[in-house]
Amino acid sequence: MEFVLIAIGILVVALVTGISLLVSRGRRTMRLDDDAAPGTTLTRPRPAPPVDQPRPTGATASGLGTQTDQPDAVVPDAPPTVELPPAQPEPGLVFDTPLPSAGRLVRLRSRLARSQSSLGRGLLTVLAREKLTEDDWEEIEETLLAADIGIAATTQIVERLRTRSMVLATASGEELRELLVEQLTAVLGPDLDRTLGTDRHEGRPGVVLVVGVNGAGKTTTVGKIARVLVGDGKSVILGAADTFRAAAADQLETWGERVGVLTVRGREGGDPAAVAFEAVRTGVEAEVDTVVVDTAGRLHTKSGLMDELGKVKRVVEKQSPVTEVLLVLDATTGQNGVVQARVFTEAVTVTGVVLTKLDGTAKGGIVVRVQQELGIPVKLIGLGEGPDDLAPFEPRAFAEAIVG
Ligand SMILES: Nc1nc2c(ncn2[C@@H]2O[C@H](COP(=O)(O)OP(=O)(O)OP(=O)(O)O)[C@@H](O)[C@H]2O)c(=O)[nH]1
Repeated sequence: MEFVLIAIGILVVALVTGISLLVSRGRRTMRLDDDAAPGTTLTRPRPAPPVDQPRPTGATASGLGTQTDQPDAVVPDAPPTVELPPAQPEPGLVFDTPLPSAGRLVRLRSRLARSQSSLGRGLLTVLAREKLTEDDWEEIEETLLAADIGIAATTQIVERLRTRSMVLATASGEELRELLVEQLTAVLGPDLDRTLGTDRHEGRPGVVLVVGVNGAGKTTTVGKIARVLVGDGKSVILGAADTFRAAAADQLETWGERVGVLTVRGREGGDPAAVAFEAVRTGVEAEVDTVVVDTAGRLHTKSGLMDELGKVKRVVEKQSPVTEVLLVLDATTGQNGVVQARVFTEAVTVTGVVLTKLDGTAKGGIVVRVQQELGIPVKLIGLGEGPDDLAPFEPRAFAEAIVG
């Protein structure tokens, strides 16, 4: 009996020690930017594994290893076990510390006010007239249509404003402004869920796939998203799965380096799915919060593009579920952008839209059109070329910025 008790005691001690060892290993590799503060030196995720260590793909952790020229390998079902050494601080490296994403749209509202001034001012000027004639209502309609808001939403706004025409006649400037903001907010889908799926899920990193045609601002957006996430205190790894153009991976790497985020890249022309797989595998090992994967948008055929995106998603999901698929659309392309978008929505289940270059178009109504025609919420908007010119989309703040 005594012997049995001693044996149980030893077993309990061994279990507790084992668990605490596991947890402490997790802590060393879990958060990559724990000590993020202005001007601090951050800890890199982890050094690259030795060059002779077998890798499942031709991808490398850029900045930490060398690029290999191996042919694309078959992606394995289960990741090889890699013993992660503790992360080491790299003295002398200073990273940017972006501000948190909350309130960004308010900070960037002047960009919108500038580009959308004709819409807001045009509408307010007409609404302020003493008695609105049919010509005035037509002018309002034309102003809304010119901003690319679409016929359905234009009709809704005009009808609702008409029912208030008695109120309009006596309203003060401030009341008119509020009325317009309300109507614009109503067509911007204020109840749509715009939460970004970036959080860890069942002990694995959140995975964000970013898709869209080249030139839409996809790579730039991936870089900006990394900053948004770092600003919100998350640890991130980037995957440069747009292997068509080496410059795209270089560009992404530069974005990552500025905020101390690792970029996993492959050789030019390599298998994008292999790079995506490697990025997510690295993220799983390093226990980061989010892996953001840039994908290629330029393929010779539509079916080729669909096959490739589908493969990237399938392969990634062997490691961790894809929690968000963001479609990047250039707001200046108007209806063309919506047509392009359909190709992508046929290839993968898009969960959110990023509308870029809204600072460069007077057609802010495209947000409404995209949401209504695609049935997908706009989650982020690009308002400039600066590193922090990307904001979570908030209908009310957007409407307020447009009305000015
Ligand atoms: N004004 C403005 N320019 C933007 C915005 N977003 C991206 N751009 C610019 O758009 C251009 C194209 O951006 P990229 O990120 O290279 O486009 P891409 O779709 O990734 O193209 P590839 O790198 O070839 O995959 C760059 O000059 C960006 O600076 C935005 O919100 N506003």
